[in-house]
Amino acid sequence: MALSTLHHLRSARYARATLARQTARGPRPADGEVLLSATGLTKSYAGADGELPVLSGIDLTIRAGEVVALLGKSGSGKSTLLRCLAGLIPASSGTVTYKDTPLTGANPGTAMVFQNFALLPWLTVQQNVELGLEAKGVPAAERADAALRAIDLIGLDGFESAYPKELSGGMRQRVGFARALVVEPDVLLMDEPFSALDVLTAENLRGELMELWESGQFPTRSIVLVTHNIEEAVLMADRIVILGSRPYRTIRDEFEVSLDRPRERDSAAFQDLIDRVYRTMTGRPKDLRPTGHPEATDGAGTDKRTPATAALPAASVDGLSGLAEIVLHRGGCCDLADLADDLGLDFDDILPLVDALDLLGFLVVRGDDLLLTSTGAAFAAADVQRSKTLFAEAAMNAPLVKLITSSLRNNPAGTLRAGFFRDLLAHHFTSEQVTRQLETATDWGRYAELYSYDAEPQEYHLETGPSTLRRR
Ligand SMILES: Nc1ncnc2c1ncn2[C@@H]1O[C@H](COP(=O)(O)OP(=O)(O)OP(=O)(O)O)[C@@H](O)[C@H]1O
Repeated sequence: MALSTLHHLRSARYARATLARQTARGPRPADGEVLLSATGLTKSYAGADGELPVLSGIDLTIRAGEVVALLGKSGSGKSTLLRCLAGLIPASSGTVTYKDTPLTGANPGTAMVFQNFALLPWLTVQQNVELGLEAKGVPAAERADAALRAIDLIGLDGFESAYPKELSGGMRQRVGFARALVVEPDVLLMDEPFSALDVLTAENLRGELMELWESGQFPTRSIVLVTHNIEEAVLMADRIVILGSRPYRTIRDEFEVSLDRPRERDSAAFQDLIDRVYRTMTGRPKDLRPTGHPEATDGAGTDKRTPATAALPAASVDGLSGLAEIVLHRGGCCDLADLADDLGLDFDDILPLVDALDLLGFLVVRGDDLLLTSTGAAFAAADVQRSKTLFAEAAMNAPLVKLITSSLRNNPAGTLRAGFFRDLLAHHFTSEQVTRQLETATDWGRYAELYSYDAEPQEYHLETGPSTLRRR
């Protein structure tokens, strides 16, 4: 069993044990004290074409005891608002206060968890966690004590001296949480903290986090979460604040979420709230019939994922087809742990394949169960030609494949250098990750006959899709 799998199980046990101790102390009191407040907040960035207004007239209050989700479409200014609350960037006008004191720099009452972990690779887990305390001038012995407590709380005990590169994505994000929690900030600010993780890890971490929060022992008094995922917001928040996109760069609406925790995704009340939030964001009712791929959208019915937010998992077409066939053989549904055991594989070996099937809309993950969608079942049972057709349609759910295909379609020559995509991805990923993702995108696009690739000039060429698609 891989180290991270062992750890995963161990930390889940730890979290449950911790939780049992903590729940006995009773639920978190909601004292309602105003911790953060933004008044008439406006923010513009200087651009080549002049000022780019991003936020205008934002009035927002964050109180002790609440989890607030800032929800909005890509570019609506969620991260900008979070950074203003953290005092990392100044407002253009208006004020942000922490406990009634206007900010003049970094907010002393907040700590941030970032989407891409933002760990220092040359420091160990413990050294990374101690960073925040070091900046505050806390003496070494005290720092070490506090760091070990935070590491324990977040289920990373035993990994104090590991380096980030030795950890899985989920564990790296645990370090991100420990580093923020160690300073015991009044308000924990989280900027899409789960979106760089695979589906199962994200679900597990969300669950553990909310259990700790509910237990009353979470060392912060409030949480502000930036997300573009309606389901995540309804799952976690007490209050959902919806930011409008252009031209209304202000708060469009707010929703109180009074559902009991842990929240049941399948309950009518949960789905009803998703529907209402969706309508507010888009002005359209959401089709609540199963789409076969709930994670394929931001919960708003439109695919908001980009190559930057939905990295291609390292899964070959052969590998993901094989997994789909195995799940189909088991009746279209199976337990992930049982499957790994039966195949003599680690979770870590299977997860990229699970992620790939999920990204393609061939499979959904519910708790520990894998469920093939109807398209996934058709794909698993299809002959080669039909499977290519289904794959070509599904592959357009993968943002990088879609980007390559649409870029080629928009180029009259139907040809583009790989370097073009490499440069686009390099803003968000390491060169190793970029190479791996382009290899996967090449494999998928070739199989789908969406494009071909010449390794020598490193060029993609537009293809017209499988013959069955062409005949339509
Ligand atoms: N430092 C910056 N300089 C110039 N423009 C910026 C800067 N940071 C963000 N922007 C622009 O401000 C707008 C809002 O960005 P922001 O990241 O706050 O939105 P968001 O809602 O968090 O989006 P996403 O969900 O895609 O992360 C975007 O148009 C973005 O390009």
